[in-house]
Amino acid sequence: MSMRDVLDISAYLVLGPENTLGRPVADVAGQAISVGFTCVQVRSKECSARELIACTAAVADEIARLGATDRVALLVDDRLDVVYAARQQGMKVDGVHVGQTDIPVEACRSLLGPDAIVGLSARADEMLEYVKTADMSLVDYLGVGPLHETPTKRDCGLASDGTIITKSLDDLRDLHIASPVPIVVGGGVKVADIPLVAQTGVDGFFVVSAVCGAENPQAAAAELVKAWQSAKNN
Ligand SMILES: Cc1ncc(COP(=O)(O)OP(=O)(O)O)c(N)n1
Ligand SMILES: Cc1ncsc1CCOP(=O)(O)O
Ligand SMILES: [Mg+2]
Repeated sequence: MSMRDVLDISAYLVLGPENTLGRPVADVAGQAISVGFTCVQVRSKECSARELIACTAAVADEIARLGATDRVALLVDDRLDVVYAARQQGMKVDGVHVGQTDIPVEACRSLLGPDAIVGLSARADEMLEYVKTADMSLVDYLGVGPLHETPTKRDCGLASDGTIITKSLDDLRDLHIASPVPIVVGGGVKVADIPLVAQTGVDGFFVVSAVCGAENPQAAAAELVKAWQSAKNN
């Protein structure tokens, strides 16, 4: 069975060295996984390819150390080349997350093979139309946002007139109904958002700052997971 078959995007951590306040990326990822995070994406707009490979290796080792290799998916943002190189070096890296201006999902699937996880985000203002019309057969999930404007990704939801289009809870409900693939929601997500986001029917939340910017990442991650699980169990 591949990670594609058991993919769980309910509690999804996105992080790189620029997010962790000087703390090792693998330590922060490990703290989140140890309290129930189900998916990790290494994302850096600053690292070189070699640095990103090393960072991904450290996270893969941490996932293995926690005995979570078979249940926690490890992805890399944007860098299909990094996933390929990491795999060539023997690392278990499960896939890649790309956006509309990144390398196409066809190339990701073709290079990484049928067992890889390929995540995709679409432009905020076109998302509903996109999920209704695009061929989603190569994609495992959609990353949707922002729920709130976020300094972590200033262009998220940026419209041509310079305003930021955020996703309402109704938008999320509509997307959940229309989408043929699971949806994970991010962008400024905090623990207080979790109950209402969970109630829209979407499959998960993703965060950078709510965990990486916390004084105690493990406690913050635990609170997020607990909020998600109790909302879904009610
Ligand atoms: C889970 C998840 N969803 C959305 C994104 C955003 O990806 P993208 O639009 O390619 O933007 P960058 O992250 O590359 O700035 C994501 N990374 N992860
Ligand atoms: C990577 C990404 N994609 C859409 S918003 C975002 C960043 C979310 O970061 P934060 O949780 O700190 O708002
Ligand atoms: Mg991208």
